[in-house]
Amino acid sequence: MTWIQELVQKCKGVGLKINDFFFTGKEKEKSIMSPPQENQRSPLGAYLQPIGSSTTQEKKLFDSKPRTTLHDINLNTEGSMPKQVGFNRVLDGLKKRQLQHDFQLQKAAETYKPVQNIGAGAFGIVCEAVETSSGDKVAIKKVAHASATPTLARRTLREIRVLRYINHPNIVTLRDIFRTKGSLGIDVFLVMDLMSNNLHHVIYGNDNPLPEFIIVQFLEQLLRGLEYLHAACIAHRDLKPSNLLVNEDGTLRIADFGMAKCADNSAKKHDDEDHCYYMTQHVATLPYRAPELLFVLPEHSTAVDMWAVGCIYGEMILRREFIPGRSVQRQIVMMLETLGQPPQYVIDKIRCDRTRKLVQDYKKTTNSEWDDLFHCNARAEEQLVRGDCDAIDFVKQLFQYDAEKRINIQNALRHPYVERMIERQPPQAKCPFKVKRDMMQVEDLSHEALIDTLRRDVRSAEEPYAEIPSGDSTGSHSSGMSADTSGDIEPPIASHEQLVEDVATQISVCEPTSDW
Ligand SMILES: Nc1ncnc2c1ncn2[C@@H]1O[C@H](COP(=O)(O)OP(=O)(O)OP(=O)(O)O)[C@@H](O)[C@H]1O
Repeated sequence: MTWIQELVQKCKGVGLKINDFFFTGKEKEKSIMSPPQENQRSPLGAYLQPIGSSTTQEKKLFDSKPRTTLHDINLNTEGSMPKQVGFNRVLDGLKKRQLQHDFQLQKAAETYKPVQNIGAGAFGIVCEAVETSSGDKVAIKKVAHASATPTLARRTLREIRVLRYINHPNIVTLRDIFRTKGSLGIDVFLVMDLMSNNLHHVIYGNDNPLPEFIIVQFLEQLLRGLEYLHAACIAHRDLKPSNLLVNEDGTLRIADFGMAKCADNSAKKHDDEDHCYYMTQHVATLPYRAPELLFVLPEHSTAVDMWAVGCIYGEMILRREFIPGRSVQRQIVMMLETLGQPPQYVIDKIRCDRTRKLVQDYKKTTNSEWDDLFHCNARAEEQLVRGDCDAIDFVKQLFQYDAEKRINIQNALRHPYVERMIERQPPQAKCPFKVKRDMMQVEDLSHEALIDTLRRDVRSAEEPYAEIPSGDSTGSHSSGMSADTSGDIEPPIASHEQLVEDVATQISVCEPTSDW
């Protein structure tokens, strides 16, 4: 009998369904009405269950701890996606009108029919759509005003250039790209395979914490996706649960590559202090931000992703953010409270006097052990890290203050904890070199060059869709890439100064720098 059959039998015996791990009926209803808000931080502990809240039924189920694949499971991940629930006709009508307004696809409308809005981030809005020729459900991410500022243009190009040649089971699949003429320059649309939810909603969609075998499966897929990217020196730099998309069968795919960067150490270093300050302050959402970014240290690389892996792993276990700061200063303080002071040589490298003083003067009041840091009341006796030397060593190595000492992806996959929990896999195919080359080109382009490149890389949807030639100037395979042979010269784009103000509000949503 396979583990899944065993588990299903156990579930039947205690009157639970496998989907109960993810959404109880009441919670599901609740989450449809008001999906968990990524940006709304509850007070610490608000996510925790009272001690002993696990029922005997659940305990029995957790006892089984199967450790094979997730792929036979039908995860109920639909519950918390924002949906048109039909309780209010007027609201439905408004939603439809908003969808039509947001997704004016011009000639591409013959190919894709938008169905409903399903997500929004600081830079993009995402809708579910149907590809008319195949009937496939797809997700379309619209990056509005993609050419308006260098930041937006670079973000969009990074995302396109990482994803266009990549084909990996744990990285979101880009099917097509096109652009339209928007009110502020170019709007870019990325067509991806539709996923049913993201990890944030899966973690918070149920009152119960995720069982260990599910956590391990998600961790494995995250590490595999990163192994592929890091081997090409590509750092994601914005890993967080809402950027990890999840399907009912338990597949996890890394998404949102707007901050991704080729972190090749041989690549040109930006020594300019202002540049460093700017870059480090705009990378990674606060609770997942590595110390080298918080301390504005001169270099950062793929190690920032490994720190985020630790934070995500902790969040899956604890059902709350591991270090939930809401401002840069608070994040530093909470990090010190959680993990203690960094070694003196790390403190000495901090160039900002105010930050160095804050870190230097910090006096730890409590002495938390790793066991305590990963203690989740709602798990009762089922603590995942407590007493497990391998697990403790694994998290310890992910949370190394010194980025150079932090465990890298190869060693993480070879770590005794991971080896024990995850089946060894044959080496995976390499990320094509051209991805790395394309990424590096984007970093040094001026605003004008970024706009030109966007026009060259992404075809216009103002021409009949089928007649646009495939292949970009560098011989791309993707149908969305095109040399701009259509000759359509767009009207001059508004000046940078004019546009910065318009997009500033949008950008500031995820760049909380003013407080520090
Ligand atoms: N392929 C997809 N299938 C299903 N949902 C998706 C897909 N891509 C994105 N989403 C949803 O849309 C949300 C926003 O997408 P995304 O994170 O790419 O936008 P963003 O503006 O770049 O976000 P951020 O604020 O993190 O920078 C995601 O959290 C996810 O819930």
